[in-house]
Amino acid sequence: MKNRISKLISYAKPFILSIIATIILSILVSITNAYPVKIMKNITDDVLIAKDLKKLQFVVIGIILLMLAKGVFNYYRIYLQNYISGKMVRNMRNELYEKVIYMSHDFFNKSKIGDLITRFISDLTMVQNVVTLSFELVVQLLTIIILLGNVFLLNWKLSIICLVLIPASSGIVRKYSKKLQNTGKGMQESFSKLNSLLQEILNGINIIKSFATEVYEIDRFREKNDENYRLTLKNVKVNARVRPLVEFTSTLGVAIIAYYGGLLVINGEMTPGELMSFLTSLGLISEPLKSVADKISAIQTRRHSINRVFEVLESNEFIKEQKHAKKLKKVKGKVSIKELWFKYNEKEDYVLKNINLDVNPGEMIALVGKSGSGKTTLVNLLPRFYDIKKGEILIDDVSIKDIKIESLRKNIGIVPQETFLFSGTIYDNISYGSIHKTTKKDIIKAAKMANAYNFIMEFPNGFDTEIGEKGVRLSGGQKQRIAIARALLENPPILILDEATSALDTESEKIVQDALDKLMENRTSFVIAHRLSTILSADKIVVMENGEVKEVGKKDELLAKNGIFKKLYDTQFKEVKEK
Ligand SMILES: Nc1ncnc2c1ncn2[C@@H]1O[C@H](COP(=O)(O)OP(=O)(O)OP(=O)(O)O)[C@@H](O)[C@H]1O
Repeated sequence: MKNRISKLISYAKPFILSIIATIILSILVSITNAYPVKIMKNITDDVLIAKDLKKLQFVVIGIILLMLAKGVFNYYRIYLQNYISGKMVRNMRNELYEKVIYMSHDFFNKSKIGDLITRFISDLTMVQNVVTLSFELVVQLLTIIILLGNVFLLNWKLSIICLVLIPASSGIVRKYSKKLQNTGKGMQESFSKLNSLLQEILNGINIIKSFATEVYEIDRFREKNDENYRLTLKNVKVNARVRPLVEFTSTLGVAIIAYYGGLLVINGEMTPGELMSFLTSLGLISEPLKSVADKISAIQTRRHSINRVFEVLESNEFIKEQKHAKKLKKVKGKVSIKELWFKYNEKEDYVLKNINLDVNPGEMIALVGKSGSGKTTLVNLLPRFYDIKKGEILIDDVSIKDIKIESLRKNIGIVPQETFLFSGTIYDNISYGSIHKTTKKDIIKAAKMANAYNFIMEFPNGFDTEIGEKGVRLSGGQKQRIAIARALLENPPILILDEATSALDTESEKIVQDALDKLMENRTSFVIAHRLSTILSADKIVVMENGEVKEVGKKDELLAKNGIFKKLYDTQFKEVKEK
């Protein structure tokens, strides 16, 4: 944790001048906070007891001016401390975003989206609070130091008594701050769980409705919401105990001092003004003392958020790029897979076992096999979404590990099973992979080739139609055609089509398949296929089973073998063929 606090402090380095200015202003505010006690002695001894009207006027004007100055100092101090904390957190949020966007698929498989969003929004806001609270703590501590200095100057014997009482109350604070840290952690985690559950439920709302599991989901939500309520209340309870305890100890202290101080005045060892000043100092000290307790407990509650933010900032789950990695130039599209082994987790079995495959430029490869046989895993290794454990993949005889990741991925186009479209216009979405490199003419041409032009032009705003949450909703087939236009525009020499038509009805499938055929022309294509016609026209059919390539060849060769493909063909594709 200490390490993380020092890391948090390192984010403050760029604002060192503002920090110095804030500390100077904090000292000035603390002096103005404590100054009334100095005046108190004069008012009592030199004004009230001496009955001096002139001095009274002078003192009153002085107090007014002091309060004015305090207001000005405080304004700039509060502004500056929020400027620093705001900028620090803005920088951290940007860094977090840059980190997350480059994270590997492994990281996203393990993370929950809701939990990640909580780290971005609520945890970082908590971190900002910690910074602001720390500045506030400085003012309060400085005020305490100045007031303590004053009491020592007035009477050291009385001051020693204070020194016994102050650690007593801070001991209580320390005891509770540990407790607060734990309850704060529990509260933050339960918020995060609630957030994740909400995300999951809202994303899966269609499934919930189709299975009519609303009641089950309501129960699940209530359980988590109750837990959140309990933990929040627990935190409030611990928090609420700190304040009265500190208040009680400080009031008890003042009573003891007042009695002993009264004796000193009666014995002539102190003037009444000095005692008044002493007691006022103590009265004023109790407020910053309570405030320090509050601020420390607030910081403790938020410490867990610092951890959660740094957990992501410190994680290194990237696909590592070699120092000597090069950009690909004019790719022909030859792909060679050599003795490739892969598993997702160290402890589990290999998902792909000793895969060997040679693909010539422009060839179309159809990957077939039962669900879970490893087709998607294999194609995901081409753009290095995951790293190969043993063996290698070469593009135009260069190992993909020696290619710059951006260059590798720009040369591989992907049309997934279901396309994700970003909010924005149709133009924006088609040009997504080639922003700044395309003209409207190119976009229209790509849309025409992707059989998307006609449906786009049916919208009143054509290519400027907004899609996504605030705009029109596209059908599955329309989305796929946008994805195909996107891929056409990117013009990659290698293509991956992961069952790109599987979620579509027959009518839509035909139009999309036609667009896909145009897209595949002159490109090396890996097609995870369930459609008979796709498979029939493939240059090579690769039959996978339990992570192994069992058969490779053209349709007729494989049928003649009378092996796995023949069985698949007879069962899985027979029905389609008959249709
Ligand atoms: N992210 C992951 N983490 C761990 N295991 C995974 C992951 N993704 C897939 N697997 C496992 O790897 C194996 C191969 O899965 P893969 O998705 O590649 O098969 P597939 O042939 O594409 O299946 P389908 O046709 O159903 O999409 C399966 O046993 C699956 O459970």
